[in-house]
Amino acid sequence: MSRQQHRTTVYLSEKTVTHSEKMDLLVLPSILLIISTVHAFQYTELVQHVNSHQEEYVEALRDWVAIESDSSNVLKRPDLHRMMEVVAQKLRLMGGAVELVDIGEQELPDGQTLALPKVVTAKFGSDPNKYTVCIYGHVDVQPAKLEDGWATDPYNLTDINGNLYGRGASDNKAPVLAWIHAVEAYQALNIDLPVNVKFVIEGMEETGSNGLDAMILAQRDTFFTDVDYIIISDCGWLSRRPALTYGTRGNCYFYAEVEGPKQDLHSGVYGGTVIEPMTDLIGILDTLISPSGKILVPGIREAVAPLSDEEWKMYQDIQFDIENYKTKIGVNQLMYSNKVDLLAHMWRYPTVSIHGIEGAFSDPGTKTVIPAKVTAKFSIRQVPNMDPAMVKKQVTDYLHSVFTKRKSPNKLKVTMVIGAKPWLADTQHPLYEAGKAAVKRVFDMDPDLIREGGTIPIARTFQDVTGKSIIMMPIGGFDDGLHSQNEKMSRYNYIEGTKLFIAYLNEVSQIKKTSV
Ligand SMILES: CC(C)C[C@H](N)C(=O)NCC(=O)O
Repeated sequence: MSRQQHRTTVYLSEKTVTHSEKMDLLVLPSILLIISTVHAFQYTELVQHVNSHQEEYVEALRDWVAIESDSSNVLKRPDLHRMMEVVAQKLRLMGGAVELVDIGEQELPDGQTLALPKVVTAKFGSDPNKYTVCIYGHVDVQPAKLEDGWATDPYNLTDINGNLYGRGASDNKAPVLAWIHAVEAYQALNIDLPVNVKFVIEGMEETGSNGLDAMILAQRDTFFTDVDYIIISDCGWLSRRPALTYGTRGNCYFYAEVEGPKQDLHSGVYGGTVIEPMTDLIGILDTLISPSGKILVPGIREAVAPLSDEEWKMYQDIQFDIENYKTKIGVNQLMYSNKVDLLAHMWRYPTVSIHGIEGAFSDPGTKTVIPAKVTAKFSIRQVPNMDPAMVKKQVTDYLHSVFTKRKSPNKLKVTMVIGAKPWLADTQHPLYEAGKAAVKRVFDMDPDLIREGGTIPIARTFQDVTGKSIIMMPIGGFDDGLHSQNEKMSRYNYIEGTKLFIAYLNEVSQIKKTSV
């Protein structure tokens, strides 16, 4: 019950007591009926509003997806700046107190600098008697090209059978819009927001949230001072069942550069005489992880907190269809064959992924070249109790020692470009109880309590700097294809997700004050 609704309840009770000397147990059920009708009426109105505006919501997503806000491509930086302006303007038009916060510059590997996209902050309401929630999201995206194997233009939102395909549709443009539309629905119906709402929307999440840590630290005692809770909706469900997320893995992202001759060479003319940078690079990459998934960098596995019996039991109880998972990603064998091992290695243990090699020949055709300089990109997902600073040293020392044994004349340079810590929440916190109630109201089922194998770099900073509790409330589907070809957001998740956020704001307003 929201504060507003709570006032209604008191009013109804007082009125009944005042006007009826003989109130007895027979009257109570009708009072309760009236009260529940008041709730149902408001929620129903909000839901009707969402249902009748869903085409507009899809159009808004289409406009946002059309902006190629790829934060990893420096050539797309103007699009990213425009994206942040569009977000700010949307929130301004809704009457929010909006700021575009300058977070400085980014230093590029070649030493040049580039302006970071501004962070949009906004504020709706400042009633000291209400909780204040801060909703975090991002509107930058991963790279996408039609030639990567997309069935449709990644920047032209395409509705096929109720799925909205487009880069960034699920990660994270639709969830950000769903939050905005949730606030807009309350406004449109002149229903008081049950909590004050703040937004922090950034444009560098996909590349490690550069500049955002410093901004949060700088605004800890200003923008964040009255924030009670932080809500993040930048992840997905595990199955068709809605979920609440209580943990994310961190990520340490590395470049390993091997440099040899001063320029690329003809492999027929020079092959056999030159110690090739690519051979060195592949050789050292192959020492990072064994074929059975064992990380070979000394010290990494030793740092991982052991899986407790309680966690094991939680994973055991989660419904997870292994065959369905295999079908979804198109493989017939996984690294592990039982559910608990799979979930634990998805969420709870570190892993090494090798993403690509810059400078290597990768076009179609058969170019016979010896690349002069190649840079591998790989990352290691972080879990409690790993420490990115320690991982940086462990990986750098290890790769140099392996490289030294090769006795190669080439030069190796190892750099860590992202060092994001893992995040973990207390599922007993009332934020999660409120989340369960909202899911129950909208989907009429209990949510899965899950962790996330991916990384939301800023989650841990929010927790450490502001000291506030965080909940992750995903609305993405389990098969949305984040970072992949044909990323999508289903209409169902987008629209029902908007209702979930509407319901959640209401549930949060009812958390007992002592629970903050
Ligand atoms: C599923 C992730 C938590 C989604 C997030 N937006 C993301 O992609 N983060 C970067 C990463 O590499 O995990």
